[in-house]
Amino acid sequence: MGMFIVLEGIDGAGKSTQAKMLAKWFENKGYEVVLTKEPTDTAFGKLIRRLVLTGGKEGIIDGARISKEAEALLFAADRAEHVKKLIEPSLKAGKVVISDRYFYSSLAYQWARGLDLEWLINLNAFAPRADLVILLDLPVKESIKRINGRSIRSEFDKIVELQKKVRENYLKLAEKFEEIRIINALAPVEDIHNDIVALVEHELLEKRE
Ligand SMILES: Nc1ncnc2c1ncn2[C@@H]1O[C@H](COP(=O)(O)OP(=O)(O)OP(=O)(O)O)[C@@H](O)[C@H]1O
Ligand SMILES: Cc1cn([C@H]2C[C@H](O)[C@@H](COP(=O)(O)O)O2)c(=O)[nH]c1=O
Repeated sequence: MGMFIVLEGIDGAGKSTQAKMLAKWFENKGYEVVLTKEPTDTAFGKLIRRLVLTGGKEGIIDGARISKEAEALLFAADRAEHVKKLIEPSLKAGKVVISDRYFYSSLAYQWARGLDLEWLINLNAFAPRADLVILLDLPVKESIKRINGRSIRSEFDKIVELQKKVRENYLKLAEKFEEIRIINALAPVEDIHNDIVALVEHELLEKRE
């Protein structure tokens, strides 16, 4: 059986930067690595980007944005394909799977949007838990600086409020799910990478020896 590692955190926390660095680190050690993300690049992920993430016309049905429930179900459908077609087969083949976001994102974000946490946990119960979740924790002020320019000015306050809730939710989830480990994402890129490697060595590799 392989190893399943997930990177989580608010927008701009540095997940994709660190996921790539970690994948390289494992490859240099001779492991076969699958670097992946959610929403995926499949038709389901593309549908989510069109209906949920771009805020475009297609996400408006009968004059209103699609419901929070429909959003959560779309993320879960994308995840079901991800788990069945890529994550589980790769783990069975002994590979290291590194995912930039997974069901923990649904718990943090869709909970912040007002859905019930237990409902979200049940909806995602089909998805196996990761061996290790690296939560890159960053103050919202810093993440906004990093993603500056991605949002339009009129939505700025709403985005800041949502990101604050999402950050709090992740920290609460870290108390509920023992696989979640918090890393300070304010540090320089190389320092964060070293912290992640130390965590992986201690939590995963040493326990397998
Ligand atoms: N430790 C760091 N210090 C300063 N800047 C960083 C750090 N890590 C990443 N960045 C920069 O911040 C920006 C966002 O990083 P990245 O894309 O890795 O974040 P992300 O969490 O994957 O974002 P998103 O969830 O929005 O896709 C990039 O421009 C990246 O170069
Ligand atoms: C998997 C997942 C994602 N989201 C949100 C979180 C982000 O705002 C976007 C994805 O953007 P990225 O730049 O590709 O990280 O989608 C969510 O709300 N729920 C989820 O399950």
